[in-house]
Amino acid sequence: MGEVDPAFVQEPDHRPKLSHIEAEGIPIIDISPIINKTVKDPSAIEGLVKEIGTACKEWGFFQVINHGVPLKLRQKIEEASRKFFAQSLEDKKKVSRNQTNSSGYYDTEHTKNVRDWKEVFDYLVKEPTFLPATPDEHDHQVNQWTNQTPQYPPNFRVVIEEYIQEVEKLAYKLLELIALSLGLEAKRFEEFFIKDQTSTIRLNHYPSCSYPELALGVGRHKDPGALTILAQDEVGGLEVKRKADQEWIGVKPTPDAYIINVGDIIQVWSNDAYESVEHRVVVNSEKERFSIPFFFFPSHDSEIKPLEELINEKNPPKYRPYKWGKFIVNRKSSNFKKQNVENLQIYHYKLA
Ligand SMILES: O=C(O)CCC(=O)C(=O)O
Ligand SMILES: [Fe+2]
Repeated sequence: MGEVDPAFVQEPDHRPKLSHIEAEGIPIIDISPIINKTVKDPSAIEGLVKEIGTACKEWGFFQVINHGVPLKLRQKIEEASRKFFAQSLEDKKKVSRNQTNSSGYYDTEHTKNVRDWKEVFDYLVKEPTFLPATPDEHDHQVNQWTNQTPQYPPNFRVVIEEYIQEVEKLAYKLLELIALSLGLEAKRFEEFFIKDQTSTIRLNHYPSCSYPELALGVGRHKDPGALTILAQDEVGGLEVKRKADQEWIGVKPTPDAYIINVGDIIQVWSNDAYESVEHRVVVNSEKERFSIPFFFFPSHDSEIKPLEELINEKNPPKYRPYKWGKFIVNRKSSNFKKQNVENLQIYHYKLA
């Protein structure tokens, strides 16, 4: 990756500012009151629920500390990720993701039709995972997917499974807090995930880049799922579009914190009360960076639409329903190659 390859070059408007702002903005929330306990009296966590609601409204992003995921497990998966990516391209390609297997290694992802400066390894949280065979809404065939497991490092599968177990618990806790903050029952969202969630965990490696003013690790985008739970390393590079003034703000790495963002599904469920916020990743010429997002996705047959409890005459539904499985399969097929049109977005389901 020496000379400037035009495939990676962002349009002038979307190039990063290298003097990036790292504001203290994104709230850091201590969620210890709900970790390893069943909350019997909701008034005991009223303050926490308020904080979550405010962060979702004002930023669409927050960080959590005292989240219950053991640091040891995070360190182990980070180490496994470094070892995996340190292999030769030839070895990594032995577990390549391809048109018929959505898990595995991949280094040619495009975001908004510009190639990302990164390589990834995708792993399904549930095995098997059920997804529609095609984006075509008249095609009812459903396929079963399983994971590819790299031979190196040798403990890869055990380490990733242990980590998934703990992050999944955190994901359910966060859903409860978000439901409560919207005035819903704590378990309101659970039914969409308990049976056949389609979540994935991704290992991201952003190599150092000799033209960080032109390329991005991940171009600006919104996450399509319900929630993303991200572990970023100490290098930094994630930028979030601040709702207040549309400036790109760097998310300063906080040791052992997770960065949480609300995805498109929560935007639709909440009928736009909580918006899925644009973010991107800047790269730098000195340091490589690693990150591990957990994308919390519902079952493929979930119908996504504004929740009945949150709509009324004054606040009519802003979206027509869509099937999650069809949406994500459509998205995945378009991430595969450079296209001339924008890929599927929730605003395509927006009611006038
Ligand atoms: O690596 C990061 O910090 C964020 C990655 C991201 O936004 C994504 O993969 O959707
Ligand atoms: Fe993202």
